[in-house]
Amino acid sequence: MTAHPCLTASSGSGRMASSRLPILLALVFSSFSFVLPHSNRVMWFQDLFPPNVCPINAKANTFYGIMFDAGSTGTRIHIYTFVQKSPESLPELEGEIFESVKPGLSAYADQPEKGAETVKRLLDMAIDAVPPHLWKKTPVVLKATAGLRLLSEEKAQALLLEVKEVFEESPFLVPENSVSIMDGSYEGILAWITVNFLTGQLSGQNKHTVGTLDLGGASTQITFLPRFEETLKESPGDFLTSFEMFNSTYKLYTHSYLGFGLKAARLATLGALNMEAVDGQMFRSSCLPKQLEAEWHFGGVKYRYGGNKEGETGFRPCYLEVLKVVKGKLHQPDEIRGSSFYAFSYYYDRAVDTNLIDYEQGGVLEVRDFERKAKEVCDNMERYNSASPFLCMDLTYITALLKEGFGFRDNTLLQLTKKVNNIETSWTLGATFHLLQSLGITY
Ligand SMILES: O=c1ccn([C@@H]2O[C@H](COP(=O)(O)OP(=O)(O)O)[C@@H](O)[C@H]2O)c(=O)[nH]1
Ligand SMILES: [Ca+2]
Repeated sequence: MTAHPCLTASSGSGRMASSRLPILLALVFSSFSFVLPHSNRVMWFQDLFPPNVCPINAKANTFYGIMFDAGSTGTRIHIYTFVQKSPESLPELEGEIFESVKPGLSAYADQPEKGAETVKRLLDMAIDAVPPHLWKKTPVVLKATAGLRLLSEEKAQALLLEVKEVFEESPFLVPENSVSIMDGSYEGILAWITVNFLTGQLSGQNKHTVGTLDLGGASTQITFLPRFEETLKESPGDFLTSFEMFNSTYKLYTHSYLGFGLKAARLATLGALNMEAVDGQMFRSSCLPKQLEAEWHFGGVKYRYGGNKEGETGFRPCYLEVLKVVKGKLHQPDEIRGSSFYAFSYYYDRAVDTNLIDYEQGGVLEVRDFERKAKEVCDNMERYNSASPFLCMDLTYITALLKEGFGFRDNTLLQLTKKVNNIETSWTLGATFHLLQSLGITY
């Protein structure tokens, strides 16, 4: 983790170095509107802030929101800055400070204090980023996702309690319920709000919203606005959620599949997911290099895994193995087959790892591009042995999840995106809108 660059500034020059949800959720955002960050604003990057984000230059009409994403593979802080230029105008999203640490909180299942310490280290960044006179007005919230959902209630609560203490000891505004495990349905909806807000689909007349696909470590989400009556009729009731935002009502299709994140899928493929005791047992797969034998830690458990020493390896047997994990397990709404979707998180990371897209730019892929890459990697594992030993399994799982899980076509387009206007495409922005609105924080 790097220190906040504002600290190293020589002056104020500004050049700083599963419980199921009820069918209808009333998420009312209508009184809260935000203006998009200007795309022509000076570009700034993770470690370089625009002058008005640093405290020394903070204006009276700047306000902040701090949202923690306690994911299964890491914990991240998002410090959003908003500016209200005049009392009549809507607040504008000005920028975001983002930092992350690994592993995630669930890796500290047996050491909750140590887990909370990782949150404290990130929160110290916010102390530097937010001007002291705004600390008391700046809310801080942490929402945990699938990693904590998979822990026992007791272990998860112990972690959340320690984090709550860290928040209480901080100078920030700690709302009620500031530390919680987020329901998977919110995760999808809030990410959908973020992406559609950042791409300008929630404002103006010509709204053409885009669906979103998030592939985390332990769970995966699909969310879109159905266009056809059929989809509404044929979807299970708890896959549909209504909410009001920016003076419009949206009825979204969303579902979070727990245990279908990339890392949980590795365990499922190996036959090790949800096992009571793994006891040094060796889990083998045709998706791994033949001679491989190694150990892997996930969710506080150690797994031994390896290749099929004697048997088959390669794309074909691997696909059959992975198919068992997804086939018939997911709902397939007909209307998505031909639609394009925004995809991020591990879809993005694995596409970058295999040069399908550029890390900075992202790009547009077809579903079949993942399959082509999976074949290339799985059938030539010896050539890819410097990359993760799971690369073949991961790409094959992504292919199977998209095709056999959700039912996408080979030519369905995926817009791989990490940031829009330099803001992370994460559920955290949608969650911050909701938070600020619920607290009535605008000027
Ligand atoms: O702000 C973020 C948060 C997560 N990720 C990606 O999300 C995946 C990990 O998912 P996570 O740890 O959030 O697991 P979950 O709890 O969602 O299953 C990895 O690809 C990360 O790179 C990201 O790109 N930006
Ligand atoms: Ca996530």
